[in-house]
Amino acid sequence: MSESRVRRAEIAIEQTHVDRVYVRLAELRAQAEAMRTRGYELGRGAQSEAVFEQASMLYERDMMVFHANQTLQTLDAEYEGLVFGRLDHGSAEPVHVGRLGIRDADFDNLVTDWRAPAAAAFYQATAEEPMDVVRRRVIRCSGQSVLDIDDDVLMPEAVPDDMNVVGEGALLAALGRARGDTMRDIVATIQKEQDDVIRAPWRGVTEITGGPGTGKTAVALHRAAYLLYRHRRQLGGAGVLVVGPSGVFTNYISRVLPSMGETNVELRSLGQVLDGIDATRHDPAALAAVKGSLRMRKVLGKALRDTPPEAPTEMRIVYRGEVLKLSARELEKVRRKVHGHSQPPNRARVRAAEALLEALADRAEQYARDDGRSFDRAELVRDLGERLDFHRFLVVWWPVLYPAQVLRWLGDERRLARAAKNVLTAPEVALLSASLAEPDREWTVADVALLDELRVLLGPPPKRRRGQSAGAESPPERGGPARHRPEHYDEYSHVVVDESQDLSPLQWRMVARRGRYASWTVVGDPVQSSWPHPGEAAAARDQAFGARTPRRRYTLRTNYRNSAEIFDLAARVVAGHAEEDELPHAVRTTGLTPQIRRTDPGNRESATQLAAKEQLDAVDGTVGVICAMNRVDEVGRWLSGYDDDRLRVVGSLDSKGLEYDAVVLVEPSELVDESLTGRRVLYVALTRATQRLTVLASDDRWLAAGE
Ligand SMILES: Nc1ncnc2c1ncn2[C@@H]1O[C@H](COP(=O)(O)OP(=O)(O)OP(=O)(O)O)[C@@H](O)[C@H]1O
Repeated sequence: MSESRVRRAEIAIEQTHVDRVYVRLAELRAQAEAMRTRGYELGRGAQSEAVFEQASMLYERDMMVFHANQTLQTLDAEYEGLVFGRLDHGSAEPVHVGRLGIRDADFDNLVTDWRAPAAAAFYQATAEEPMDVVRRRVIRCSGQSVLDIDDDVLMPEAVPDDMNVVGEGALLAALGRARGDTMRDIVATIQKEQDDVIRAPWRGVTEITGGPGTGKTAVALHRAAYLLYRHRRQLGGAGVLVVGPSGVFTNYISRVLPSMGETNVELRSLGQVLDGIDATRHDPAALAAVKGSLRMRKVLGKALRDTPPEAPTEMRIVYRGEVLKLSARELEKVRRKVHGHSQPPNRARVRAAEALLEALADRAEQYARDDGRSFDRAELVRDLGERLDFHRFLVVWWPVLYPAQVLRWLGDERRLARAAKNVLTAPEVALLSASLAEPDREWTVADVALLDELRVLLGPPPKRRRGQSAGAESPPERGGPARHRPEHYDEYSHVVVDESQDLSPLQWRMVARRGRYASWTVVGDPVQSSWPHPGEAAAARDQAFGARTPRRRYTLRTNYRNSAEIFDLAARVVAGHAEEDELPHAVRTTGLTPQIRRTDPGNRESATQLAAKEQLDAVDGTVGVICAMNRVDEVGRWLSGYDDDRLRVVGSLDSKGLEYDAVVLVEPSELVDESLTGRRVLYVALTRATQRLTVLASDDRWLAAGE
């Protein structure tokens, strides 16, 4: 039989099995629908019953409806590509592997869940250690139709005469396919070195390092899905937090987890970790370096002890016909005394009232002594403590403080200089205060960690009435991501940090607060780092992990994203900033070398338009135009005439973690110049393309390796 006829025959065999699976899926769906309907009927009956029975019936109804809805949701989410693999063992029946475990009415296995131990051989078996797998088959479906199959023979000597083998390389076929807007799951083609990481034990800290395109993100997300499946009891209730570098990135990966049926996972970018804020703007590198530094903790701690800008500078209150007065200096003394107890200011309001009353009593006692009168101290404290004018003074003198408000105070350079004395340099103070001085400016990503630090240092504001938010702002300025948990929830059972090489020390502290009881999966590549002080960040990271054990580390070494031709250029540019073994090995060749075009600043716009057009014509999937952060708007305008939703304009820092079929990189030397770790940022930008890369450069500085 010819190769294509064998393939057709094998596809037909798989189609028969896939058809059975979808028939069963329809039955399970119908059962879940029926259960939901029964649940609702139970609820209706409850109205006429006695109270106790009514309550238990309503509970039962809720549980039935809840479970039925969950089942329906899972079945629907996994519908596409439900079956994707098959294992033929020496003697036993074949095992079909898929996104869900499904049994027929007799409880026989139709599909084994990819996370179940019985499916592990699908990922773990190799020719050296075949685990009794003779043939491994990847099945590619669209809807209910089998499109293609690809086989791997692991035990050639055991292949029976009637076993056919077709195709070559499901992985390479998957890698060659066009990229869309969102990351695809890799569940059908997970490689063994990746599977080892996905299935690593859940406790402690699991670190995943590896160069660009080695699948670190894909692996971390599949690990989250695996852990929730295998350890649902330990991890399911509190949930998993996944932190990524940017909103663009979290959108890009957002489809991977729901398509694996995981709803217990919360995705947040670093600009969204604090409830109520969704920051997307980046500060210039030097400013971000100051804002992320641990030194800012000291500055903030001191700033919140300073007199609030609107606080009255004198107190006058009449008591029994006598005016009791406290001067600015005396009030400051009282303030210092209250802060001396190191209580967060919002928790110290009672103490502040007491200290103020004591100071007033001292004053009254002194007057009484001068006049030779008797004086009842307790009576004064009680009387004044109940007076409205005393409380009116107190709320402005010791107001409830909100993180946003205190951070904005530091836009006043003199105030910041007081708080930063001996901690920041004068140029740093000038830079920081200028950035915080604009009253209407949006928060930047680096500000969010400062606000979160302040939230903790200030202590919680008094409880608000229902329906009001008590986020970082007063009143809240922007809506945050949809929230299903209490605000500032910090009891996640597992935290995944992606692009971890870029977290500043303060960002580590912010994320650590959300994982106080969690185990961690931490993903990163030091060579792609844009944070200039790796030692300080590493110390903050170690502090975040605390005494958690064990700590295991995996390194992924194969670059699945870039063609070898593209990665060669990237590796050349970063040489001197990376050890040889920190660079991955790119497996695919396309024969397309990256194009480097010399452009004059005068024709940059037309050159960009031309290159973008060429790339859109050349690939089926997405085209990314990457430029320096401060050029994004301009390049966006140049390309505004292109009506093609495959085209994206993205700044260097926002390109982290993303990928496109083709990339146009505009003025690479500007990427090197804009950042304190410019060459590493350039390396990130050069490793975003899967197939084609055009670089538009008006000089050669970016090519000079090892600078
Ligand atoms: N086993 C696999 N099968 C199919 N595709 C894969 C596999 N592993 C990785 N890929 C693909 O390779 C690309 C890179 O993966 P991913 O983004 O997870 O890499 P990364 O290591 O996080 O990269 P970076 O450090 O550049 O962000 C993605 O398109 C991913 O789908």
